[in-house]
Amino acid sequence: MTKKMTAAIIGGGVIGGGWAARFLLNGWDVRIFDPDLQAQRKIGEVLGNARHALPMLYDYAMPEEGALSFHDTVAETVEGADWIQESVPERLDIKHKVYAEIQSVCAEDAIIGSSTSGYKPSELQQGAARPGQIMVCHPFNPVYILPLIEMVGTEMSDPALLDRASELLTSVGLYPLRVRKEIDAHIADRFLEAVWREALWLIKDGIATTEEIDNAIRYGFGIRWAQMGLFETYRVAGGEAGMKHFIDQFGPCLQWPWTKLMDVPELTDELAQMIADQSDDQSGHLTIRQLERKRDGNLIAMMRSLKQQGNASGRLLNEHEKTLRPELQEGNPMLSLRRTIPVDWTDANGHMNEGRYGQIFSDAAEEVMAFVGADDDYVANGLSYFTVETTTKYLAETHAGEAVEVHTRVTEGKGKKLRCMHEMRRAKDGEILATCDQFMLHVSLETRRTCDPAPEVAARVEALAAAHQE
Ligand SMILES: NC(=O)C1=CN([C@@H]2O[C@H](COP(=O)(O)OP(=O)(O)OC[C@H]3O[C@@H](n4cnc5c(N)ncnc54)[C@H](O)[C@@H]3O)[C@@H](O)[C@H]2O)C=CC1
Ligand SMILES: C[N+](C)(C)CC(=O)CC(=O)[O-]
Repeated sequence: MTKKMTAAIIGGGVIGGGWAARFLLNGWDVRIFDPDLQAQRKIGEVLGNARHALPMLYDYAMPEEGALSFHDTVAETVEGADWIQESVPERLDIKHKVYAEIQSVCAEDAIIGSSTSGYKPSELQQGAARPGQIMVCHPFNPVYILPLIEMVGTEMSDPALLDRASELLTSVGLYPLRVRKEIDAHIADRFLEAVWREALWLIKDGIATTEEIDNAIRYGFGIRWAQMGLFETYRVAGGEAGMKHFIDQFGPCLQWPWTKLMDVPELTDELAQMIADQSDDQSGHLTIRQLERKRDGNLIAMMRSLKQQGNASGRLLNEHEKTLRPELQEGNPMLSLRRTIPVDWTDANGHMNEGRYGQIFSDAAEEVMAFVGADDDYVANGLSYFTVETTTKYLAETHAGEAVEVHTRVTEGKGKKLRCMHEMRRAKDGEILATCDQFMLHVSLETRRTCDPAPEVAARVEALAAAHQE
């Protein structure tokens, strides 16, 4: 049995709440300390969003949620915890004070990660009892969906602890990017700051509004960056001549310069008010929670497309998903699938589109095939089952974010024939949402014609059909 992991979250604001959700929904127990009297309510709302969003990323159910608890002291929160994530305000004095409290109690081999956006790990480690235990683990909002964690240590850091931290982050679906050398604001926030600085100038100089700037990003290079980043995108932009040609052609522009470089526009009250007013015009009709839901749905849908392509963050999702795939257990019926309906499966009627029922029952059938030995290797060796007939009954609606289960009985299993009766149920109340009578025939992928299954597969299919008649 694998050890139950515990995370201690110190500071449960926007980022601490996101970390809590990430760990909790991956089955860890989570303890939280935050002196804010509103912390429980705020974290409850972040968790509500995360519970709706994160499971939609995957095609299998996530682990059972861990236990969540709130504590009155740092000491009680961190005692015995495997991972301690500090997400208090971006002030070095507060962070140092918190580390002193944490290290007076926590295990010496516990990981202390800091969410700091800008401080170098050597600054965080100053004056600490065990400096090597503290490392930067800088996340991106929303932490429960975006996988990047910039990990930064110093020469004081224990390499084994850094490696363990990487492994644990990976196990909860995150992408630890090990930053080679400490630097203010790590890697990504340096870009974000540069872009933000330019955007402030464009507003101050009356060139563009907040909405026009957002449009310039989201209709163009923002989409590109999500799948290829900067350098791969520019390699392609160099045409057949590639990166070298691109640099020769556009490198000189850097000298002109198009940008204001390190100049920062003075954030006068007038400029700040202008930006706030433009932002209100743009999005003031939605609450922050509504905007978060919209953002989460968009992120999930984009990342699921990358998952289907197996690229960028989608590749990471596919890797993590392998750890979520359960072994199908015997039973009558068998629990052949557990998953959450993703946001990109709904239609104009506001419910799951009928085409997606076919996908779910097909996925359930693949689990049954794997169970009888017609697994990926079997198919790779040229034998498989094809569906030749289905009868689906749509009995109740299901919506994005709803957890469903498929229960399957093998109603016929002899020779080339394999027939399954699937029932799709809502996980929370067991209501039957749809049924599917699916008839499959065994085929050779070489001749594309029916043929007898391998004897061991035929025997398992027959045994399963017999067991499911009882
Ligand atoms: N908001 C963002 O977009 C990102 C922020 N970060 C970093 O995460 C950290 C936290 O930032 P946010 O969550 O945005 O701030 P926040 O203001 O939303 O949350 C900070 C929380 O810390 C609590 N707090 C204050 N003193 C504390 C103490 N002594 N012990 C425990 N809790 C205490 C506050 O009550 C508050 O709930 C910062 O270091 C920030 O740079 C990192 C990535 C993104
Ligand atoms: C604005 N910020 C510097 C706090 C942003 C980050 O640190 C990362 C993010 O989520 O954009």
